[in-house]
Amino acid sequence: MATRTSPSRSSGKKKPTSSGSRAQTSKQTPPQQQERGNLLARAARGMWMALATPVGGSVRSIGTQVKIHPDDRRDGAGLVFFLLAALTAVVDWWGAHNWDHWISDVVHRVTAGTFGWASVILPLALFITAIRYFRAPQQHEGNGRVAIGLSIILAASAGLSHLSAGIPTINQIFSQSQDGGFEQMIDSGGVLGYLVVVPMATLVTQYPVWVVLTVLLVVGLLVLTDTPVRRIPSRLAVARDYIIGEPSPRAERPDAPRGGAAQQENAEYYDEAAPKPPRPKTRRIGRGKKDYKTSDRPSFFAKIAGNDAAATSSDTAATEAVDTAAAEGAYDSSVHVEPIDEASQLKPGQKRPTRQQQEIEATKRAAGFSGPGAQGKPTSSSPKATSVPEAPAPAKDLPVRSEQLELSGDVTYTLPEQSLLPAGPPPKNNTEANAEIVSALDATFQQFKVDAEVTGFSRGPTVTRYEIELSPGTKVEKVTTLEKNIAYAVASNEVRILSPIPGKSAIGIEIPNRDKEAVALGDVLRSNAARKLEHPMVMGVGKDVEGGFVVANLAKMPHLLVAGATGAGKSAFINSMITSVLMRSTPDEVRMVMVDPKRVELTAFEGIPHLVTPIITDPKKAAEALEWVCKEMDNRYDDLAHFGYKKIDEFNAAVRAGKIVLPPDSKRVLRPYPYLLVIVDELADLMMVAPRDVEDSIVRITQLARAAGIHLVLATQRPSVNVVTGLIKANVPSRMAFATSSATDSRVVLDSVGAEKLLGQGDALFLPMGQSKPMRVQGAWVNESEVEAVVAHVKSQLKAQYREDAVKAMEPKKRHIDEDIGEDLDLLLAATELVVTTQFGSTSMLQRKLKMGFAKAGRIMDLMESRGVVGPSEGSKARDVLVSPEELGEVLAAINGESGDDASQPFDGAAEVEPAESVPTTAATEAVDVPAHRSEQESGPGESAEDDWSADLIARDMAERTRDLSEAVDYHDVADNPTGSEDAWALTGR
Ligand SMILES: Nc1ncnc2c1ncn2[C@@H]1O[C@H](COP(=O)(O)OP(=O)(O)OP(=O)(O)O)[C@@H](O)[C@H]1O
Repeated sequence: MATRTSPSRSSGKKKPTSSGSRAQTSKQTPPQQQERGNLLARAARGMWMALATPVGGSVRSIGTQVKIHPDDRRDGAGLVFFLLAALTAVVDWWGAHNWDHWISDVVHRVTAGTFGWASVILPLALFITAIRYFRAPQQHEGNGRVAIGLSIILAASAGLSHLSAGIPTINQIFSQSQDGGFEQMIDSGGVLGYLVVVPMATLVTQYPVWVVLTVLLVVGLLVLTDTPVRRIPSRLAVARDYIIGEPSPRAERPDAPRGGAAQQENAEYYDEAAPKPPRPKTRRIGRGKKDYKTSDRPSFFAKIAGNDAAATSSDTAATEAVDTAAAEGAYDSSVHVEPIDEASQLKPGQKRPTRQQQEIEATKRAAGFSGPGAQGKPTSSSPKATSVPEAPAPAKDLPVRSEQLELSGDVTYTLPEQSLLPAGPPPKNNTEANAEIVSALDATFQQFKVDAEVTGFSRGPTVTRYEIELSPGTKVEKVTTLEKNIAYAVASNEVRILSPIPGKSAIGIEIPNRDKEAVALGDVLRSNAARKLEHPMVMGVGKDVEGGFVVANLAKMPHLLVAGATGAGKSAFINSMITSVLMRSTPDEVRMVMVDPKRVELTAFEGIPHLVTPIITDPKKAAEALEWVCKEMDNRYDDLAHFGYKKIDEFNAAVRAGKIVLPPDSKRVLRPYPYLLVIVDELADLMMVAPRDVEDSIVRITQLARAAGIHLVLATQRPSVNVVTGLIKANVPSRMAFATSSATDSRVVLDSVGAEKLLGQGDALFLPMGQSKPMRVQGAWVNESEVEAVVAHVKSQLKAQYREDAVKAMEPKKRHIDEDIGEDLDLLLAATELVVTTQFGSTSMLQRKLKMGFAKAGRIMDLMESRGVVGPSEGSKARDVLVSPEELGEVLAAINGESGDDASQPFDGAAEVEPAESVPTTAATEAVDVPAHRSEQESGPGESAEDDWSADLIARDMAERTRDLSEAVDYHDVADNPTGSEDAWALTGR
C-alpha cells in the first residue's frame, strides 16, 4: 500500500515540486553560469599560456640565456605585445592598410590616427616592450625606464610629425570632408601630435617648439638606453664598434689608471655617499686558464632588450686596476645600520632622533599642541611617520674594494653585476593602516585615562614602531600594563612594548604592519651602508624597524648562530648570506664549506668555485668535514706562528707585499689564505650523529679560528640545549633568532625572551657580537631566479676546484677488522660499550641485554679480554673492567679498525688505566660521556642505546631549562616589570 500511495502522493504534489525544482534551478543558474564562465576563462588563459610559454622560452634562450623563475614570468603579456607588434608592423610597415580589408583598415586608423606618422615606430616600441616582458619581467626599475623612454619618444615624434605637417588644427581638419579630415590627422601627428604641439604653439612660435620636441626626442632615447649625458660619446663609440663589428679598444685596457676618464664617467652613477667610483672587480685566477673577459658589445642594446647585466658590465669593463690599499684599517666593525636620518652629521653624544623630534614638534606646533615636557596634558595632534624609509638605490655596481688579492694565473674573474639582483618595490612610508593604528592607540589611552599620546612612528618593512610620550607625572607602567588592551584595540596579538626606546624619552609600541613589505637583497647590497664597506665577507642582513638597511661583516662576528622554528626564514637568510658573499668576493678571497643535511636548501650553490668540497649532505661526512676544518686551522696557525704574525689578514698583507722570505731551498709558493666560511644548515642533524665529535670540532674552531680567517655559521630549527650546547653557545657570540616556537628556545638563542613573538617570514632579532640588546630586522629576501642568475654568472667564470685533502678527509676510512672478530663486530662494539659504561663485566648481563646465547656471550667476553677491555674470568664473579668510560671512544675506534696503524693492535692502554672509581650517576654527567659512536645497530634491541642517549639529552635539556627559568625569574624581578609578564618586550635584552 505504501508503495502505491506514495506515487499518488507524489503525483499530487507534482506541480509544486516541479515548480519548486524550477525555482531551485533558476536560483542555481547564476552561480553555475559564473562557474562555467570561470571555467571558460581558465581554459582560455591556459591555452594562451600554452602558446606564450614556449615563445617566452625561445626568446629567453636567444643570445645570453636568461633564467627567470616561473613565478616571475610574464610570458602571457609578452605574447600580447609581440602579436600587436607584428600586426602593426604588417599594417604600418608593409602597407597592409592598402589591402582594403576591414582589419587592416581599423588597425591603421587606430595607430596612425593616434600617433600620425610616428606610428611607424609603434611596432618597434611594442616589440621592445614584448622583449622586456619575456626577458626581464622582474626588473621593475628597468621596465619603468624603458616605458618612460618609449612614451617620450612616441610623444616627441608625434609632435614633430604634426609640426612638419604645418600644425593642422581641429577646425582645419574637420572643415574638410569627413574622410579628408581624418586623413589629414593620419598624415600629421595624429591625436597625440595635436595634443603635444597645439598648446605649445599657441604660446610661442613654431621654432622653439621644434627645439623643445627635438630635445625631448633625444632625452627619450637617452632614457630608453639608460645613457647619462656624459656617456654619450662612449656609448656612440660602442654603438659604432658594434655596427662595424670591432671590439671596443676601451674594454681592452685592463691596466687603465685609477681615476681615469672612464672611471670618472662611472662616478656619476653613485651618490655622494659612495666612497669610490665603481669599477668591475676583476681578478686573475688559475695559471694557464682561459681568459674570461667581459664583452663590451651588448651595451645599451642589451639594456633595452632586458639584459641589463651584460649591459652594465660592458659599461664598466673599461677599467681594471689592481688596488693596493691594505686591508685591516679599511675594514669595518661587524654590523652596520644605514641611518635613516643624518646620523652621520650628529655630534658625539647628540641623540640620533633629532630630526624626528623636530618633525614631531613641527606637527605639534601646527596642531597647536604643547608637548608633555612643556605644559602638562597633551592635546591631540596627528602623528607623523618619524622616519622616511630609504628608497632602494639604483641597480648599479658597488665600488671596488681597496684590497684586491694578487692572484696568479690568466683567468679574469669578474664579480656578478648588481643588476642580477633587481630592486624591490619602493618602501611604504605612511599608509592608511598606520593612521588607523594611531587612532586606535590614542583611543585606548583616552579610554583608560592615561595621559599619553602617539607622537610619531617609524615604519619598517614588517612592523611599525609607534612612539608614545607621557605627560609629566604619568607612570611608564600605565602604558606597559595596557599591553593586552592595546593588542585588543589593534587586533594583533604580536604587540611588543619597548620602554624606553633606546636613546629616547619615549615608549615604543611595535605592531605588525597589515601591509608588510619584503626587503630585496639587491637593495640592501646597494645601500650606502654596504657600499661603504669593502670587506668581501659583508652580507646584506635586511632592514631594521626604522627602515634603515642593516649589513654585517661575517668576519667580524666572528661566528654566527642562526635559529628559528621551521618556516621562520633561516634558509632564506642563508641564501641571502651566500649570495651576498658571491656578489662581493672572488673564490680566492672567500672559500666555503657547505653542510646541508636537509639536501634541498643549498643545492642551488652546487658547483660554485668558492666551494672547497662538494656540498655535504651526509651528517657523518659533515662531522669529518669539521675535523678537516680543524686541521686547516692548525695549518694556518702553524704558518702564522712560524712567520710571526697574529692574524691571517696581517699574514696575507705581508705575503702580498712580498715581505715574507722563504728559505732558499724551499719550494713552497706562499699565497694569501682565503677566508673560510663554514655553513651548517642544520646543526641538529649533525648533533644526532656524532654529538661529541661535532661539539669538540665546533668548540675548537670557534675558539681559535677567528685569527685564522675561518668563520662558522650554524643554523638550526631546534634551538634546544642538546643541540646548541652550553659550550657551543659560549663560543658563538653572534646570534640571529627567527621566530621560535617557545620562549625557552628564544632564551637558548638570545639569552632573552622575544623571538617567540616574531612574525616569521624573515622577521628576526639580530644580536651581533658585543651588542647588549638584539635588534629587530626583516631579513633580506633573494628569490630563486636571482640566486640562479648569480650562480650561473659565478660558474661561468670558473669551475669548482675542490681541495683534495678536504674531499679525502670525507672518504670512508679503510677499516682493518681483526679476523678473529669476523661477523661479530657489531655485537662486540655493543658489548664493549655496555660493559664500559656500566663498568660491569658480566656474561649473563650481555646475554640479557644483548639477547644472545651463552656461547656467543662467552665468545664476545673472550674477545673483549683479548683486547684489554675486561680482565680474565674469575669464576662466577663478574670480570674486572679495565677501560674507563672516558676511553670508550678510543677503544671502540680501535676495535672498529679506525685508528690507523694501531688499528689491529689490541687496546694496550688499559693496563695503565685505573678502573673508573664509580659509574657516573647523574644524567647530566652521564650525558657528557655519551659515546659518539652509538647507533641503532650497536645498541641492543630491547633497551636501545639511542633511547638512553635521548633520555640523557632530555635530562640535560630539563636541567638547563630549569636553570634558565630560574634565571628568568631573577631577571624578571630585577627588571621592575609591573605587568608580571615575562614576555614584556622591555625584558628582552640584557
Ligand atoms: N626574508 C624574507 N622575506 C620574505 N619572505 C620570507 C623571508 N624569509 C622567509 N620568507 C618566507 O618564509 C618561507 C619559509 O622560509 P625558509 O624556507 O627560509 O624557512 P626555514 O626557517 O628555513 O624553514 P625550514 O627550517 O623548514 O627549512 C619562505 O618560503 C618565504 O616565503
